[in-house]
Parts: sequence; C-alpha cells; structure tokens
Amino acid sequence: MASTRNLNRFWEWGRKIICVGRNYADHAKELKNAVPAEPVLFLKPPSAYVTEGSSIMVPFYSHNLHHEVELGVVIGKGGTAIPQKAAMDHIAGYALCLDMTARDVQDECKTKGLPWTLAKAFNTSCPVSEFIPKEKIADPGNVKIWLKVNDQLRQEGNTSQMIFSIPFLISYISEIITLEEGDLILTGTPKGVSSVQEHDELQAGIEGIVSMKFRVDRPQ
Ligand SMILES: O=C([O-])CC(=O)C(=O)O
Ligand SMILES: [Mg+2]
Repeated sequence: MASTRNLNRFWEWGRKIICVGRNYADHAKELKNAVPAEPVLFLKPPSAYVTEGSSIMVPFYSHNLHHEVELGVVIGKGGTAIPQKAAMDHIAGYALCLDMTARDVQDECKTKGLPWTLAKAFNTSCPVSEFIPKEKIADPGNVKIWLKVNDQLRQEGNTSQMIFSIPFLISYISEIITLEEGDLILTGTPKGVSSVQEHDELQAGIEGIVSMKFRVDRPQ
C-alpha cells in the first residue's frame, strides 16, 4: 500500500542519512586523501537534520567547523541490491544538503584510526533545503552546486565531476544497507571546503533550482 506520509518533509521521517565521502577528486586532493577505488561511506542520525529558520550549531568540542555542500538524493522506493539500471526508479526527489564537519575532530579520528561520529553526526550537522521533486531535475548528474559564506563564494562544482554516479551509488549502497522510503543519500562535496565561525551566514544553491540560507551559532 502506498505510504500516506509526505516526502515533502522527508527529514521528519526519522530515516537513515547515508553519506558518501571523497566522491570528487578535487576535494579528495585538497584534504590530501587518495582518490578512492570504492565509495567511502558513513552515516548521520536523523537528529542531525536542520531546516531553514534554525541555526547550525558549532559543536562545543570543535574549533574548526567546515561546510561541505552536497546534492542529496531522497529515496522514494526502498530496496536491497538495486540494479544500476533500475536505480533512478527508486528516487523520489532531491535536496541540497550540507555535510557539516568538525574538521579538527575528524583529523584526530583519522590519526587515531577512530570512527568519524563526533566529526560528522552531531546535532545540526545535516542542514537541508526544501524537498525538490524528481521532475524538477532532469539530469542530477549535471547540476551546478555552490556555497557562499557571508556573500563570498567558497564552493562551486558540478555533479558531473562525481567519481561514482548516482545510479552506481544507489546500487552499491543498497547491496550493503537496505534502502527505505525517506532515506537520504549525500553524494559528496566538491573542492573549496573551509572554516565557518559563529554568526557567519551560509548560502547555498543548486543553480536554477533551489537556494537556502543558514546562520551559524555556538551553544551558550
Ligand atoms: O570529510 C570528507 O572530506 C569526506 C566527505 O564527507 C566528502 O568528501 O564529502
Ligand atoms: Mg561530505
């Protein structure tokens, strides 16, 4: 039976957020990481979601919070081991997303060989735009995404630069982690990641499709 829940507010569903790392060679290189032969995956909990009107909070244990602008894919039809040729049928739509990252904490985790949870999964680490129905993006493998901090352009990339395509990612991920309606896949960030401070204003967009604004705050 079709679900009666509204995917327009997919962030309220409490489903998985699966993130792909190092999916743009220029970003892998700027952080001195090898270009991966297989997708790098990590998770954020649904408590990481924040929508426009609320602030991104700097975690109290970090002094180097980075923005990463990414195209998000919202799953409309679940599945396990989805073949690449059927992958696009499982998409309900898209959202512009930020993979907020406590870079100092991530660097420490990398050095110690520890998981990235504290660096990537804290409250407000996943700001999202409004839901973009699938029909509004004819080719998700060719859209321009950008991000400005206080009106200065920091990131600009095209999803055509992804190492692993959206159909490949859906197929690869679903073989390991069953995808469910309402799940979100973050497809990785292009180069230009940088530090944000309390009171900064972040603006990001998918050219011609959507834009969004978030303020950065620090808990008192
Ligand atoms: O922390 C990182 O650089 C990995 C990542 O999320 C990305 O490439 O989007
Ligand atoms: Mg990322």
